Amino acid sequence: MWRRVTSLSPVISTSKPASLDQAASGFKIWRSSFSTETPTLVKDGTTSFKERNPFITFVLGGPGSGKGTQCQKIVETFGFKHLSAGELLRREIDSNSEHWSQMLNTIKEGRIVPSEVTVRLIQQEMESSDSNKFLIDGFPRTEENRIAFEQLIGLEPNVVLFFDCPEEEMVKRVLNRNQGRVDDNIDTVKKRLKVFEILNLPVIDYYSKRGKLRKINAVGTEDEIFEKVRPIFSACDSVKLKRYLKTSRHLRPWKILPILYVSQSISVCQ
Ligand SMILES: Nc1ncnc2c1ncn2[C@@H]1O[C@H](COP(=O)(O)OP(=O)(O)OP(=O)(O)O)[C@@H](O)[C@H]1O
Ligand SMILES: O=c1ccn([C@@H]2O[C@H](COP(=O)(O)O)[C@@H](O)[C@H]2O)c(=O)[nH]1
Ligand SMILES: [Mg+2]
Repeated sequence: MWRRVTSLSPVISTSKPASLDQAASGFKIWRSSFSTETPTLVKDGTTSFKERNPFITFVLGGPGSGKGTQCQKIVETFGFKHLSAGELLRREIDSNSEHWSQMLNTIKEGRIVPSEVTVRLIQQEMESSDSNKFLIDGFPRTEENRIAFEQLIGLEPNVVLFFDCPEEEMVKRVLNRNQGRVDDNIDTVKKRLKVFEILNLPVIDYYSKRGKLRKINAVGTEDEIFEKVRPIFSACDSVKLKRYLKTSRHLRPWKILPILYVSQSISVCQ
């Protein structure tokens, strides 16, 4: 399939241990050297992944804000491919991949796995998928993650969802989740909330300034929240359809008009 022409920096160097940087809050963050070199991807086939012009949605929000739950509903209704970054990392740990114990410790501590690791996992999933519409859940967690994605994949998200939920509610949901996750305990949740505030909010702010953020009040039932999500994707569908209308010679307006009418302004999502 794909051949990488320039290699990335080692995923997690064993000779050069990942360092623990001190964040502004005094919170320790696992960092590894991140290559800023833009790799060139060459496909031994016809079109590159970038040329597929995929529709990319980042799904952000604090721990337990309901990202995974809403992603499932989006998949059922709009047929996206759901990629949960946390799930991909947990899968790596379960398969005893090379750095599984470092990843496990990082997750237990609520810290962030180096960008190369996560971006590479996401990239593999996207490139091997038949779908061209992706929900990337729980990523990017940091500005470094965001830049790594842009540089390595060469694409930016079309839309960024942010599930805005009060801390008290997030803690309650995580502690009631009951899925056996090593980070679903009060100590780790407190750390994750801190990491969210310090490292993830700047990413959210970045996309807000670029007009890509769709902020959703995540309080309410799962269905109530999905009713705020739905118009965003109806609108996205309409944008794609409008693009299609411009380019397609085989117009069947009576087939697409009803969908266009359903589309609503994204500003009603709050
Ligand atoms: N609107 C809601 N009201 C009450 N409980 C909810 C709601 N949405 C999700 N939950 C429950 O809260 C828990 C956390 O939800 P979910 O796993 O979707 O959150 P998440 O944002 O993906 O969290 P994490 O970042 O930790 O993976 C789950 O047990 C889920 O069933
Ligand atoms: O991009 C990412 C995503 C996740 N992590 C680590 O995994 C846990 C769990 O993630 P969820 O999205 O809540 O399932 C998270 O707290 C991080 O420790 C990561 O490092 N990078
Ligand atoms: Mg989740």
